[in-house]
Amino acid sequence: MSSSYSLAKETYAQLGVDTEAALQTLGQTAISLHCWQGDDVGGFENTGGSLTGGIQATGNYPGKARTIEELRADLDAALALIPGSRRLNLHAIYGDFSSGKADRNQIEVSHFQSWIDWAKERSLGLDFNPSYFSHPLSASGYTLSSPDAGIRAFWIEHGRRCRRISAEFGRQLGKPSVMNVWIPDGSKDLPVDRKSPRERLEASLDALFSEQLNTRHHVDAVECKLFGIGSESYVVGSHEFYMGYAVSRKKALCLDAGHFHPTESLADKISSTLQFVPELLLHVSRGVRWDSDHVVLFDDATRAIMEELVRGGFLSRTHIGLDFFDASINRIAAWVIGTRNAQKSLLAALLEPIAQLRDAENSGDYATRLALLEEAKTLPLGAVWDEFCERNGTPVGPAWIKEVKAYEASVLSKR
Ligand SMILES: C[C@H](O)[C@H](O)[C@@H](O)C(=O)CO
Ligand SMILES: [Mn+2]
Repeated sequence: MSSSYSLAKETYAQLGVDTEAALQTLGQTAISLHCWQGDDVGGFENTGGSLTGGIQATGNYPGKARTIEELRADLDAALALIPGSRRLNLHAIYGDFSSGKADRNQIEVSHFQSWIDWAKERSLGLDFNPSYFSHPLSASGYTLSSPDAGIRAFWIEHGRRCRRISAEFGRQLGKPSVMNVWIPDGSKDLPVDRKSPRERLEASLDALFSEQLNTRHHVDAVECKLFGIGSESYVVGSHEFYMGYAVSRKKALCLDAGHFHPTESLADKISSTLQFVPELLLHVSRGVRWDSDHVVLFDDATRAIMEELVRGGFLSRTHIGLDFFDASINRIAAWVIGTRNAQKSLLAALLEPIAQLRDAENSGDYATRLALLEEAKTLPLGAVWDEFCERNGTPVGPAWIKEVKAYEASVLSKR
């Protein structure tokens, strides 16, 4: 135990905060790393095809993973620098198609068995996503809500197959897999019929989710969005649509921090939505102007999300995933920065002098509440975070940067 941690422990104890309990909770709270940060949402099904669906990874920093082996090596490099409990979140386009191509309505567990084995060797849980973009049958801008019954049937079958694959992740790895459905459906300009696509989406989702799966292995989640590139005027799967769907079907609701108006607080949505849906999936991200997917910071928005999870006792009903893709910087560094910032934000929340804050609030002493909240910002969080990194055998402070640089020099620069 470092002397700075001992001092920090003492400082927090004087405020009634148990740093050891905070470290334990932090260590048990998994963060799901999104595989798509490693290759700009390319995948291995259609190498060379362009990314569609109104999402974009801007930048062309050298060294992007081009194969499944390269992506796994890069993930290993990132995981070595991230302390605590981690999971891996896969998209369907990241299957192992080395034994032959399979279209989205043909994929099977066999295309993901090598990922399951890979995850098992590392004691990682896996999460999953059907991929409703970068495909000729999503080119019209409509998938599950398409007016074309054949297109809808294709994407329903994709979703059904993905659920079985996800359940198999959960079964083989002994930890439930969260499968998130996000579709890009929407319109660049003003539609005159906003109703029919939503009615078709509801029916498609019901068909997609119709098979009963073991909830110990698989969790369904649905993700809304405000707008995307090319769906500026209308998004079929809006917040109200999926809120209604998740409440009525008892599904997990996915809230992406970059999918709302910039002045809306995702943190404020947590206690309201969890009053009515069983579970949440968070896509921790950072919106900047039109982009919903910048690398996560240790900023007020991320800290507020984690504070809500801790203050409300919501950690056990929330799955925390990341969703950003930055191709303008070293992609492994992006994973490490974003994940460590999500964890650091969670630690800050776990170290709040919550008992004193609640007392102040309950007695109407809002000056003390505000004063304590501000004083808490300069408590020695860094020493506790460093202790966490040390105990988990990961670099302390900025020491991880030179590890990324060394990997860049020896591996990425040769691609
Ligand atoms: C690739 C992801 O599924 C995608 O980012 C989705 O979650 C999203 O947030 C789209 O904007
Ligand atoms: Mn998302």
